Amino acid sequence: MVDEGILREIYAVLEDRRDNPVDSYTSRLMTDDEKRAEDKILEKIGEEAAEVIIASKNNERLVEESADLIFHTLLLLVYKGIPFESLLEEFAARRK
Ligand SMILES: N=c1c2ncn([C@@H]3O[C@H](COP(=O)(O)OP(=O)(O)OP(=O)(O)O)[C@@H](O)[C@H]3O)c2ncn1[C@@H]1O[C@H](COP(=O)(O)O)[C@@H](O)[C@H]1O
Repeated sequence: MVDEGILREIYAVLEDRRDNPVDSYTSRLMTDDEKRAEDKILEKIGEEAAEVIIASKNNERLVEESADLIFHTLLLLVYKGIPFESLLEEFAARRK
């Protein structure tokens, strides 16, 4: 049984990839120096957002493409040094 704790786990892995870079997709994105890392991550978010729109319109791969978009958004937050708790607190503050 998977629960939402998986997102916190992934976040911690991404923080580790940022702080202790290894030869991996996310470390490469966060430590890129040819093109600024932030720009590359933002570009991925743009691509993934477009893929979510196409998936929704075609009624296929919506879960997969949404996961890609959420994943790259989490990657941006990690890259920017924002703690996972801040995201949770933001949602909690919006609760009605
Ligand atoms: N959840 C994910 C995850 N979701 C998506 N992706 C990657 O995001 C990319 C999505 O890009 P696209 O859909 O455009 O597919 P693509 O054409 O293969 O990608 P590009 O070559 O264009 O970058 C793919 O390379 C996926 O592998 C992810 N990569 C990693 N994770 C998690 O992040 C952790 C750290 O990852 P590594 O740094 O690779 O160890 C892993 O343990 C996983 O839990």
